[in-house]
Amino acid sequence: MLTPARRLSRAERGGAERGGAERGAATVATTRATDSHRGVSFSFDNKSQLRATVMAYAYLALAAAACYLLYRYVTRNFSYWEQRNVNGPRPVPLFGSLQASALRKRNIAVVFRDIYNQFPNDKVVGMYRMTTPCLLVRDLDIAKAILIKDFDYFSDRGVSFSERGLGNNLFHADTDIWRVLRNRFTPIFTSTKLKNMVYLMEQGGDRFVEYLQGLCAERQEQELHPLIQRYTVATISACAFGLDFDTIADKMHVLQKLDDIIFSPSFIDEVDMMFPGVLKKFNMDIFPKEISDFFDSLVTKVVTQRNGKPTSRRDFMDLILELRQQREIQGPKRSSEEQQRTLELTDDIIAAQAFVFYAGGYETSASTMSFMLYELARNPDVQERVIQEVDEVMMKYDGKLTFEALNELKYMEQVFDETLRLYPIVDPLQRRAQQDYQILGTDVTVKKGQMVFVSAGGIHRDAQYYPDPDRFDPDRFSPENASKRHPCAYMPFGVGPRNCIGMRFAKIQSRTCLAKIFSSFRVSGTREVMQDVRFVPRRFILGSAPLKINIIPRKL
Ligand code: HEM
Repeated sequence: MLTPARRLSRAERGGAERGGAERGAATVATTRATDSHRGVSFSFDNKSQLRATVMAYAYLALAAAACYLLYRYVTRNFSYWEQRNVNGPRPVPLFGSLQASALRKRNIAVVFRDIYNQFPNDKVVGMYRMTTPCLLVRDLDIAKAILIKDFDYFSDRGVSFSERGLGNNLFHADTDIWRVLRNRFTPIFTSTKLKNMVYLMEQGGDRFVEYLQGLCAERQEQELHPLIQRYTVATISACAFGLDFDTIADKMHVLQKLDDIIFSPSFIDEVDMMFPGVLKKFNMDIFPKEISDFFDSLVTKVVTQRNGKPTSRRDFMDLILELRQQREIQGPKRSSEEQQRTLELTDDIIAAQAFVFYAGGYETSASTMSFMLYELARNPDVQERVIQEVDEVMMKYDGKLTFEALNELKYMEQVFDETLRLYPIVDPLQRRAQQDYQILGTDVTVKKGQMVFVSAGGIHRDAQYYPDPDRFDPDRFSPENASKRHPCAYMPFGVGPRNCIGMRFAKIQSRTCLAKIFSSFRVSGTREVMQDVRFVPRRFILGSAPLKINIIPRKL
């Protein structure tokens, strides 16, 4: 197609083709024509330019309107707390109060702790998880009411996702399924059952010390967290699945990969914050299929190896196989009218619990022990008291770490408690309201479906409960000092019916490992250890950025 400019040059050419005498006039005529054409062409160009400009403005206006609508949409709830006279941090469009954690700049526990600190005079703080209003509870009596006394209003954790695959696990499940699971799995974690597993942990501890001896003969400076993970992965694998320690050494790289997937949050969590319940509604998984495949095949293998029946190992798998023989498990019967909920104990349900015991069982303990060794390296006087206690107990029990021996490591228990005060690994605690609920001593109502948070980290470092809160001082947990405290002033394992089911296991596992380590080694700080710890932002739970300590053989 010819453009106007192109047509114009044809007219010019027509003029130019006329001969001799006409040429001068023709030239003038052509020039005029050209000028007049140029005039036409100008006005034609102006029109199309005008159209283009109008279109550009229209697009701009549309984009601005879309941005405005989007802005209105992602900030639509941001006056929610102001209208109810509840103080809180100024929300950021789209991210609400969680910009730093959503952009993976800070760990979520640290973000909640900072918000806790910003409002020292408020009992509750109004926040937004992305675009959705939620409440942070600062007051201990309110926390107690929500987590313990009025638990029935808050029995969901609000993290449920698809009920397929690993979804029906104890940590993520909503109340109806959770009640049945908790009812049947609690007896697996009693002291008597755990006592039977101490021998597995002790074996793991011995292997670990041998491994450390080999390592330290080459180099004393060691990276802390992966080292301890080796022990916790080995013990949980032995206690949960009956895997033996040599098999695990070969599988460390696979388990490391699983670790990255399980504990690195994907942005699907933020989507669920913006549209609460969307994951469950659309049956979406939060873990990739390779994780469920791994646990499915592990459970199938162990069940087959044991012919579907408990053995003499007395590990978690044996206890679950005992339950499996009943085929169905029941929830608690809470009143004569209430129908007792039952759940078929399928291999999927077993795999989901195996997964949560595994995931809960190694990483939380590994992080706790890493922080503990870090603090002991920085506080040599505390370390001396720990070593002295370990030596005394070991001597009393002829070098055998029995359940009774572990129970006598009282000072070590204080060190463990003080470590989790400073570094609560699973933080914040969270619950979802089952019904509208008026917050104790306030005129604030939490609406059905809204989330409520408690920042253990904020409370644990609050000077009104712990004077000089950043100082590491295990004497805060002497029996006299601990008994004076409010039940919600210390919550590293949560509190109430939905607290950590694995608390006793974690305590035994950590004590065994540390008693073994300090029987043979001391720890001392590297330059990094003398600095304050930095937390990994891209992790669900609280973990330190890589840290090295020196592990020095003791001269016995
Ligand atoms: C030092 C180690 C550990 C810490 C700090 C820890 C902390 C926690 C916390 C804070 C909760 C949430 C409690 C609440 O919402 O009130 C929790 C729940 C849970 N933990 Fe642990 N945990 C540890 C070790 C373990 C171990 C060893 C296991 C399993 C063998 C485990 C399995 C679970 C499970 C299944 C839940 C969900 C309980 C429920 O909803 O009924 N944890 N843990």
